[in-house]
Amino acid sequence: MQPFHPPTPQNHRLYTPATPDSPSIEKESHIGSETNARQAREAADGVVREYEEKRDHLAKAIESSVYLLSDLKNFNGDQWTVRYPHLRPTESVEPGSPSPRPGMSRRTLTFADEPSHPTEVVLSSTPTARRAALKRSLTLAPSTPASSSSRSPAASIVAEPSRVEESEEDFSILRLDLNMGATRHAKALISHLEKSSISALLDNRITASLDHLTHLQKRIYDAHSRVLVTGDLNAGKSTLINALLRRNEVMPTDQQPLTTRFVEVVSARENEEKEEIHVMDGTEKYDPADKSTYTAVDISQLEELVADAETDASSPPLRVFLRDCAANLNNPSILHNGVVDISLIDAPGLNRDSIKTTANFARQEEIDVVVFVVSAANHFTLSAKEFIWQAGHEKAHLFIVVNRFDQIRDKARCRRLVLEQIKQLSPSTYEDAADLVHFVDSAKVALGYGDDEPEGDELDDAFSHLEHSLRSFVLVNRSKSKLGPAQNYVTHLLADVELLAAANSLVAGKERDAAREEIARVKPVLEKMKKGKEGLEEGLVGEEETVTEQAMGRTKLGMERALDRVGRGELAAPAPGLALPSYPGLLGVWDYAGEVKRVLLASLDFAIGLAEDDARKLTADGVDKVAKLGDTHLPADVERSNRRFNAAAMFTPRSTTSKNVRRQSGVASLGLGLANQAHLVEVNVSDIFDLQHHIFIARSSIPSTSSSSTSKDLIPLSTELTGFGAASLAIGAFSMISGQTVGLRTVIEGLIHFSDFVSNPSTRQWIGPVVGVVGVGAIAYVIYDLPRSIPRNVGRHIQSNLLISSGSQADDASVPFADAQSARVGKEVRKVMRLAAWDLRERFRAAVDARGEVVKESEAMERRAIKALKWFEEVDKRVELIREEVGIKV
Ligand SMILES: Nc1nc2c(ncn2[C@@H]2O[C@H](COP(=O)(O)OP(=O)(O)OP(=O)(O)O)[C@@H](O)[C@H]2O)c(=O)[nH]1
Repeated sequence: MQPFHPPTPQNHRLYTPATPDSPSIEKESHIGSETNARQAREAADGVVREYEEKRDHLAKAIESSVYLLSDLKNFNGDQWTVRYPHLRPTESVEPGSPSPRPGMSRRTLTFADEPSHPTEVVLSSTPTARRAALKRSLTLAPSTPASSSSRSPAASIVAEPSRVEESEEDFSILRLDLNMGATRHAKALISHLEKSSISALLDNRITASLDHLTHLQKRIYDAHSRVLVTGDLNAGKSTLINALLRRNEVMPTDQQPLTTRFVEVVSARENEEKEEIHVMDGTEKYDPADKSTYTAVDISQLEELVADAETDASSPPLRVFLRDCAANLNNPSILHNGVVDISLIDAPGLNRDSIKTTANFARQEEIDVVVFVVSAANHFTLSAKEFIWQAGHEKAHLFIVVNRFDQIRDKARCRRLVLEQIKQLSPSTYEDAADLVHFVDSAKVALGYGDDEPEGDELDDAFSHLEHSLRSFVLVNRSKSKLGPAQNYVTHLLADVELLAAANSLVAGKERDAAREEIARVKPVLEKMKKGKEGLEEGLVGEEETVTEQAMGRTKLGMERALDRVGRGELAAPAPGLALPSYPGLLGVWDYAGEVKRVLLASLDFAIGLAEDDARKLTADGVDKVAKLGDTHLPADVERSNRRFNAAAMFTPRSTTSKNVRRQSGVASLGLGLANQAHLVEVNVSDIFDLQHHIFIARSSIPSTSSSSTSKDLIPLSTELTGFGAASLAIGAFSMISGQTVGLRTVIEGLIHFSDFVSNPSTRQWIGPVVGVVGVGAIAYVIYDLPRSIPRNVGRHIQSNLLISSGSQADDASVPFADAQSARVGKEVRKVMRLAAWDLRERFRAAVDARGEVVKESEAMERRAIKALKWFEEVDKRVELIREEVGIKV
């Protein structure tokens, strides 16, 4: 579609500068030139076409702008938080920094939510449109290291606020001002807001702009145009309106001043083709659809109402609905012509009283054209001059009708004099005098088109020229008053959207690059961690198993050796300060046995403590290895465990916390406290003389029929001192001696022979004393050997007890002591190893999760930024298309 260009002097005669001395003025200024009328009609048709074309293009541009803004509104918040940029001149350009090309300038870009993070950019604005800031784009400025580091940007804003001025790079339509009055203060306030709050504010501005666009759309299609006809008293204003309406004496006319109030003539089409007058009393807002807001009066009463002496210029205007008449192709109705519906407003003649009211009336936005009627005979009165001078400031061009020209004899002189006055009063009107100043005989046209007269031939060419010029003038003025502001609004809106898109594109580009950098940094680490996860798991499990098994094995071996030594009546391990007591003599044998037992058990406790210390060392090594696994598998930036392995805390009863109990190690931390367990410490007779053991030894020396004796069979249970036990003391002692001296087998055999021998009567005489001597000897020997046999007995009993039980009353007695200790130590070691592994696993998992999250977020950010970049690129294209539509050349 071809862009619309405003009418130019080349394609239209309207507003062709012409001076009174020019031939054209000479030619056009007399009445009755048919060529003039035709040319004016053609020009008027051209203006209509161009107006319609421009209006339609503008309507499309507004529609596209509505879509663009709606999309921006949806995009803001839904998919991207639109940032609000602020550009200000770069305060100091470093020497050596590249000087931008013409139309490009270095700027400092900040965002309202981040005023202290400036970015140096190059703003390029199209040179021809720079003043209107029609087209703007931003690119990152080539970096000048010195400039970015040597200056504190925040300080520049705070310390020199006066330098932050409104300039061409500011927003005009989408500006956030918070209704705070001074814009600079508003900016300072905005900078304290969150990104999302600013985005919400922007959203509100967009909504307001959308409303305004809808309003503009309606406005440019509003076909109503109001023409105010004013002038001196009795100048022929009402007569001119009648002539324009082709109605004779519709508007009351008189030789003397008549019109006292404003009368607006509107097409009856707007009142269901009914000719009537709406009279308002000024108390309510007039609404033609609401009969309560006016009084409908018959058209015949118009003169009475117009001439009512009770009313004046300040009375509410009368609204007169008139049917179109006598319209033909050459002269369409002035009120309704398909493009614009004109209402003509007849004003009271100007005088001292009415001049101010009329000037105010003319100032109204809806008044597209002011037609000033002047009597050719009187020229411009003082009131007229004052009004034209004032109106000339409001409306650059005036439409001037010099009436009653028919009554002037020296028309050329009159014309020259009038034009000279216009030149003084309104130079711009004078410049377009050929189209804006008309010398006519309205009375003739008005009367000539009375009801009983034919139309056509009598139409005065000058008046026809006036009509066409007036219609064109109305359209051109509408173009200025209605299309112009709309175009201006869209132009600035597009510039704002473009700046917003450009700044946000920079943000999106930065975010995309930052996201990519983050992904490139974190993703390989994450992949490596994922790959290493299995290795770490294997390492942790293996380490746990190895250390636990090692600790268990070593504990078991250590305990078995300790038990062996105890079984032989020796200390389980050489413990400092621990030794078997010295033998106190026969009388203290019982206490001796008890003391031996305690010492042996204490030495066992010590051995357990040694095993635990050993396990602690193994565990500490294991924990170190786990930490090394962590170093291998965890990225360097992951914080290492600050959990310190406290070896002393191992094997500490759960109920005793570190606060309550001083942690112990080594000798002091005697594992189970065997020496304190009553059932182990208790002394038995068998600890002093172990008859059963001797019987066992004796029995084991006899070939047994049962080869499947179990350890339980072999190991005697501790027995109480019984009568039989006491009786067998001597035999036991004997067998012990013989068992140790000559061997049990020999003793038994000896006993057998001995019984044979006793059955011999000759031997019965000396056997008694012999046996007695031997018995006494044996007993003496037993007593003599007690210091050595008691530790052996006690140790053996402890050993045999612990070979089948854990040593603790609370534990399952069927678990051998060494196994129980090994299991206990293993359990503790495993617990510590598991804790260390769990800690590392958790760290590893958290590190994987955190990196996974970073990658996920960065990828999402990258996608979002790419999408935003594309979206803003698309915005640029759309802005360009709308610009073409609206006919903005950049
Ligand atoms: N010959 C001639 N008489 C005219 C012309 N225009 C107006 N008149 C006459 O001038 C007299 C006044 O005309 P009006 O139209 O009433 O003037 P007006 O400006 O409306 O008067 P007020 O509004 O009352 O100030 C009438 O008798 C008209 O017939 C004209 O162009 N030629």
